[in-house]
Amino acid sequence: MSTEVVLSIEDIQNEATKKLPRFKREFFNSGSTAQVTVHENSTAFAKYRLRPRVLKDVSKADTSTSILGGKISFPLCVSPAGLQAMAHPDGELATSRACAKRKIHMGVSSFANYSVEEIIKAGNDTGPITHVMQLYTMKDRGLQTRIIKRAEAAGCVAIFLTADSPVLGVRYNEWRNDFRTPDGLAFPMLERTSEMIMAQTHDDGFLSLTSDSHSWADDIPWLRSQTKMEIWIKGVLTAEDVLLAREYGCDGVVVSNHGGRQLDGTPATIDALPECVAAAEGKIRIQVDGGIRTGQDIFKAIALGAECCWIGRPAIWALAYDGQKGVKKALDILYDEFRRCMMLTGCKNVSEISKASLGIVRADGPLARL
Ligand SMILES: Cc1cc2nc3c(=O)[nH]c(=O)nc-3n(C[C@H](O)[C@H](O)[C@H](O)COP(=O)(O)O)c2cc1C
Ligand SMILES: O=C(O)C(=O)c1ccccc1
Repeated sequence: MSTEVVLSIEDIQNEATKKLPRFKREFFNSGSTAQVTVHENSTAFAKYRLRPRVLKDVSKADTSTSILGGKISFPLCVSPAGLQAMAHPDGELATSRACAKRKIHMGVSSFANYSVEEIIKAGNDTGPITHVMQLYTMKDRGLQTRIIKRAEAAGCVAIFLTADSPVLGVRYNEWRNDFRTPDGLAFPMLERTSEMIMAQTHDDGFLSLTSDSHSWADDIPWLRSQTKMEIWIKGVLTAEDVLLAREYGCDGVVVSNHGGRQLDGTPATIDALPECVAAAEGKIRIQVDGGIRTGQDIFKAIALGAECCWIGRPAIWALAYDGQKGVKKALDILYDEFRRCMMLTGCKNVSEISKASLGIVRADGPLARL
């Protein structure tokens, strides 16, 4: 009898590995150049230890929180990631339905294989759900405007402007495998046909659309003039850029290194988070993505001052494993781990998670308080 049981995000990744051909798996999983940052993103959590408080009544522990104007069942959302139909034919539709079932928000990539209208409808047909639209700075402001207007009309509450990608990172896997979008997949937000896309490598296709002449002064006031949605900057890693986001009136930043796919050698996001939270001084909201693989990782990020976390690859692995059911399973695993972590540390609600909940292991010393 088979006793195959999928219990963790690691198990889901292993299942995805069995299903995905190499060129897809490497595209999804890889970071850039030496893979330092993609590796550190998930391993850097390990230096923190949890400081549980015991004998607290956690029978009514409440994992919910409110972000981006809406309540979610726990402080996690699904990051905008392109090409989800390469993991499963239902792609972003399946992700949206699973997010609606688990009652969390979802980011829609500009490189999604379904349109923002279809993705929002799929989610809303399942249950109320909030989406944000990810946007790159682009050469064609007309196209950018059309994406923004469509997202706003469809019901998105925020633009997440990805700021870390004037050019793609150095991705050996894409070059070795001559990575191209598989036949038949569309990018409806970008108004490109499958044939046009197939004719280009990922690198050339990306470059033909996105802009490397972007700047705070040119792009943020322009974006503000185009939409009433919230404006968030995705891909911030320094206090300096948090201060600029404040100066330009942005609503929030996502501390992110693009899952280690852009500039290798940047810090793990959990290590960049504290300086960003300090620079925010509570005046701008801070969220984080990168390397989150367990409920405890979410707990640690919240303890270090993020109001919410996002996951990229775990949702993609889950899609490849079992479509909508797979993504729901991944989200349920993270929800259950996070809830138990809260209860076992004695936290009755998300606002009780604080620096006091963590310690840090330093060489040869006792556990240090933060
Ligand atoms: C396959 C893949 C596609 C992605 N596509 C986008 C994208 O279109 N826009 C974007 O801003 N970020 C994109 N990202 C980055 C994610 O939004 C997120 O920052 C990252 O995946 C988080 O790290 P994690 O995968 O370790 O959770 C992508 C990531 C992956 C793995
Ligand atoms: O590969 C990426 O990291 C990314 O941002 C992207 C962009 C376009 C399509 C698919 C992924």
